[in-house]
Amino acid sequence: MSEEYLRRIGGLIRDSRKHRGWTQAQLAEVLGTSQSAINRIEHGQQNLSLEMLARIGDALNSEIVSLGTSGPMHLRVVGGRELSGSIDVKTSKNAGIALLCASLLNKGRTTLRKVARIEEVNRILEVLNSIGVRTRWLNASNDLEIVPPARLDLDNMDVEAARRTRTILNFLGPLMNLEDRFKIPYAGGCDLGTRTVEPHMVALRKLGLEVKATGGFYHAEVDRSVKVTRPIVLTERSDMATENALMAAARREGTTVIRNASPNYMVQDLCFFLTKLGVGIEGIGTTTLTVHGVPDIDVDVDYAPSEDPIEAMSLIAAAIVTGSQITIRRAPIEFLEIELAVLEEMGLDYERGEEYLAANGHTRLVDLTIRPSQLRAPIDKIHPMPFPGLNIDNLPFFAVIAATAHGTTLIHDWVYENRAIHLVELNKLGARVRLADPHRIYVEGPTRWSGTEVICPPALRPAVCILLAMLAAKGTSVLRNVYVINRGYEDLAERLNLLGAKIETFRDI
Ligand SMILES: CC(=O)N[C@H]1[C@@H](OP(=O)(O)OP(=O)(O)OC[C@H]2O[C@@H](n3ccc(=O)[nH]c3=O)[C@H](O)[C@@H]2O)O[C@H](CO)[C@@H](O)[C@@H]1O
Ligand SMILES: C=C(OP(=O)(O)O)C(=O)O
Repeated sequence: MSEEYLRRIGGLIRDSRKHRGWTQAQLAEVLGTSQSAINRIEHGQQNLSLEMLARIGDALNSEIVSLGTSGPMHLRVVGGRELSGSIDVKTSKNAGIALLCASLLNKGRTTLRKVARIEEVNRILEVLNSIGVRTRWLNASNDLEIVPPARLDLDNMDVEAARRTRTILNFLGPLMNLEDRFKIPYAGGCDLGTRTVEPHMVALRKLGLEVKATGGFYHAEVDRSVKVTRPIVLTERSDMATENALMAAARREGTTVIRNASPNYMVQDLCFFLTKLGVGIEGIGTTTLTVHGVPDIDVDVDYAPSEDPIEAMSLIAAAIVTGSQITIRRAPIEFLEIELAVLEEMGLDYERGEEYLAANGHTRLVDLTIRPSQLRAPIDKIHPMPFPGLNIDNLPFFAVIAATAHGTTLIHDWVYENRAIHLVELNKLGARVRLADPHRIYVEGPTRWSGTEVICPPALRPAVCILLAMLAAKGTSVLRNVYVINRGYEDLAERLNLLGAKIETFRDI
């Protein structure tokens, strides 16, 4: 290996170790070597065998180098450029994956229109394919066809793909209609702190599901004699737990009432889809859902999920942070109204076009034109609420926006234990974000952004915030390992480039 390669690989190992928060001595201990050897490796002064490289990768849980195009993807951003033009919001990750899970309820052919072609969807497709479901992208518009087999081959499940998502939890609801006994692996996903699965269990237990969590799997057993005599009350207004309860009730004879249900966008899309499958649902968009199940569903169904409010918010933030005028087309306004009201109070100048309907026939869309504005910090703290409220996933964007505003903004993320923490990474680009406690940050603006190199934090939205700050930062920045962004956004870099950004994609070695 040439000295240059050794030096580059050493740098990648050092970045990855620091990202894990380990000292050289800790890594050395795991590898059974000395701290001085690790020091030499990181400085490119030690020849490395492929075996050692693989062991380091395993220890750090990170692919240090790989051949071909499958290595970690990085972005090189030349910032400080004004953006302009129009961009369409794509359909949502969270509805897309809920609908993929719900397609398991249908013996017929499900066609989903314009599904976001993102890594989260890819993982779920891998899982579906591994259990015998045939899936096919139909065209360049990302229409997707799903045809289940007569019987699922659950023993063959691609556990590795399943473990990389949290969505695998949403197999519980559909599968309990199909099998008496099955297992799914523990869920993965972003590192946002502990995310309980109890709200799912609270709901599904009432519908006859018993789950034992051992050895990395949820072992599920279904008692079909369980009668639902009272409304099912969710202990948290969880989006995915509501989806699971809906999918479990969808093929159950009789009526199931779900209270404290989430009325959020992805749940609404799921309800509209289930209605197309023949399931009766009253109360869509409210916190009480009454489901009239149908024991057998065998229809060829065609459904177009709605646009992603979180992607729309990301693009609003892109315009604000770069001081640009951009038109964001197809923004689902019902799920952005509070965000826009807060931004208006902060001084945002924007224009909202006439409403029109999404292809699902229900969701109201608008075109939003964001204009360069002098923002000031809001008087009150910014905090999320379950819908209708400021969306939990939109909250991180207020950190990067607050960093451009004059004054100090308090952002209170009471929801996730570990998400606000990742926003402190913005300081590497010149922001002044102070962590008051794991849930609260103070952001002092305005910021003179400056380009640098950052490894993506293991959380989708904070990672996108860093990318947006890089767009604003003069000079060249590097954002490493952007799988986490690709998990939720389709071709984000290329689409921002169409607005005038300069982002280049590259991979290791
Ligand atoms: C695939 C998908 O759709 N993911 C979304 C879904 O995840 P998901 O439905 O899995 O969200 P959770 O149920 O894990 O809820 C998120 C967090 O909010 C807390 N919580 C939630 C509701 C509540 O009434 N009280 C409460 O404390 C939970 O304890 C948890 O820490 O909803 C989250 C909250 O909108 C979003 O961030 C995720 O993008
Ligand atoms: C937290 C998120 O998603 P997930 O539930 O897939 O982790 C998100 O979309 O920001």
